[in-house]
Amino acid sequence: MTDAQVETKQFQAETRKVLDIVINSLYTERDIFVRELVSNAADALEKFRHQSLIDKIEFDAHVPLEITIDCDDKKHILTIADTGIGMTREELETNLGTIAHSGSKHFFEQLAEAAKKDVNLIGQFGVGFYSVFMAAKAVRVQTRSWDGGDGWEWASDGGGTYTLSPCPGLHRGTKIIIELKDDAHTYASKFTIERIIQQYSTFVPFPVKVEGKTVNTVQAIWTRSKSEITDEEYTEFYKFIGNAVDDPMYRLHFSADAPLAINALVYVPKENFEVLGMGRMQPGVNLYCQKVLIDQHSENILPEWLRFLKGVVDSEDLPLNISRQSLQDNALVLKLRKVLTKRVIKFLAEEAERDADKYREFWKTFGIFLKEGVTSDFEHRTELAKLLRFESSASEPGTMISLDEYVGRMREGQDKIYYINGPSRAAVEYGPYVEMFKKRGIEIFYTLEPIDDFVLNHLGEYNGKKLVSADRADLSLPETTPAASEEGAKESGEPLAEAVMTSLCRWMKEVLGDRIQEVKASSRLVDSPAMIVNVDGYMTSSMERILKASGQTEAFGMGSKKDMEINAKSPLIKQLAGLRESDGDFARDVVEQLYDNAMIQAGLLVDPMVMVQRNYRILERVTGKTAPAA
Ligand SMILES: Nc1ncnc2c1ncn2[C@@H]1O[C@H](COP(=O)(O)OP(=O)(O)OP(=O)(O)O)[C@@H](O)[C@H]1O
Repeated sequence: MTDAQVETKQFQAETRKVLDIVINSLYTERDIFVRELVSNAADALEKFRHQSLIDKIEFDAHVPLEITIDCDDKKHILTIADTGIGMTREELETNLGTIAHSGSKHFFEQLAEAAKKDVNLIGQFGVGFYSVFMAAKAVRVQTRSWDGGDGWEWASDGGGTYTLSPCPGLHRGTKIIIELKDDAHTYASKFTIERIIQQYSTFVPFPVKVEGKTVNTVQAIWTRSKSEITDEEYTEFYKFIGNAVDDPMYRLHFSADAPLAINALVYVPKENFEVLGMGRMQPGVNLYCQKVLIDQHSENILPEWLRFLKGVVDSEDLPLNISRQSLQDNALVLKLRKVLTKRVIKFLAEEAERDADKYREFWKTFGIFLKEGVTSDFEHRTELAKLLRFESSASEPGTMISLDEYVGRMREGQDKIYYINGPSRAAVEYGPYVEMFKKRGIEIFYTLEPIDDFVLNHLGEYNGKKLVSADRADLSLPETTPAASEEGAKESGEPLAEAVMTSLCRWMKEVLGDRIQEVKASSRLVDSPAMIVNVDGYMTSSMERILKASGQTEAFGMGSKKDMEINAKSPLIKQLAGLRESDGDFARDVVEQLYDNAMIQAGLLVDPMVMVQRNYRILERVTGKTAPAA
């Protein structure tokens, strides 16, 4: 080959950064680079198998589908070759010169962070191939595509550049020739490689030959009967399919013949990588037909909100030569998706019943996905609602209960399910919204995540009972028993007369202007002097909190409209009625402060500077430094 044929290229900037992380921070668990390369080889073989079902392939049609590994422990060279789909020159350049993800600074920071924490996490970022530089001084990738075009060689030492040059005489597939670093010579030992294959790649569905000997057992575990499979085998398979090192939290292995022939083996992992800050997960379940991979990380086989599951679904009813594009609207695939989703939901409901504590752990980690399901998957919304868990006024702090439990102990005459959103249990319990619930002994859900309000709003009702937020303006609670209300009246003393209240409300509305739609006498405040409530049809306080936090204020064109309720029995309100007459300016300050306090209790923002100034005025007044206005 002449020098003129060798082209030197720069890695994309992001790729260089990834290489830098791989080379400099990932020293532990080096073994995984072998797993990454073997799994790339297996993917390439799967892709070829799939292609050959769709197209009639002439070139190298009879080359067997396999992975061969050679170890040269004299020259310290490890070679991993497959007879898979291969790569064209353009594919080589895109696949091994750039990173598929849109590279942002944040992404690389996350990657570096993940690399420090747990080397297994790098698989989640798709830096698979580059992990070879943990052990390699120099790497050559020789490849020829299934279409029979020219062969090419990619070579790099993991620095800033790589070369591309023609490579004649290759068969279909890819060969990776790795010159090992001085401290990584062990990877040219047949024993090391055999051990790693046994550990990580036993389930690769093609023969893996080390020095001519097949070292893996090629099997499709999901087609075997449950009673024949040990827990260890299940866990090993999970690690293989999920690229994981932990044990799964749950596993579901089931077969069905009607309405479709299905063999499915799916797992719930222990960790939620999205919560760990690693961006959106890709779906983790692969679709097979008669043990042939049809769609890896399938987006079609389960709804998006179930993307945290890992595993395999095999249905022999699907046509083998179905193309990936046509999966999306294939009637059989849609049916399969329906059956699977229902089965997974049923499984989770059974697990919740069987071991409630374990289910709570699951809920803490993956509940967010089920909430996403409630808001996005209309078809399964009602079934999914059974799986929701929240704290409530009747639950122990930190313990969550189901909607069924709530409904099971609803009071006579109660036909609604109540909830209130807040930043913490303490904030909710000391807030004004739950006072009447406590007094009347009506249970109320405490929804402590900002998104919860949105979820319950979407759900709308459960078991025919409306779900109602306690900060709504038009809330009417079931009547209390006469004994309870008498006791309440005794505690709080005489309320302000109705006429005084009406006039006070009107005046307070004048003071507050457009910030409030109406000031009203409250029928449900017990101790607190005032609270902010949401007018039906407008944005709720928790929606407003979410939008403000994300920098959007005028979303959905809904705007926000609030009422303020005041408590006619509260000493502060009673005194305010008098103060209004004797010291109007001071009374105005008190109204403003009442409003700000109520806003804060609703979790909404107020202007801190204005509030602090006013607060000082009030303090000066009560400490007697300012004489009352004449
Ligand atoms: N042996 C191979 N044969 C054909 N193509 C390959 C081979 N190895 C890698 N590739 C191509 O290079 C791409 C990049 O590989 P890399 O391992 O970095 O990421 P990935 O396989 O897409 O993601 P991950 O390893 O995280 O699953 C692959 O998607 C594939 O297209």
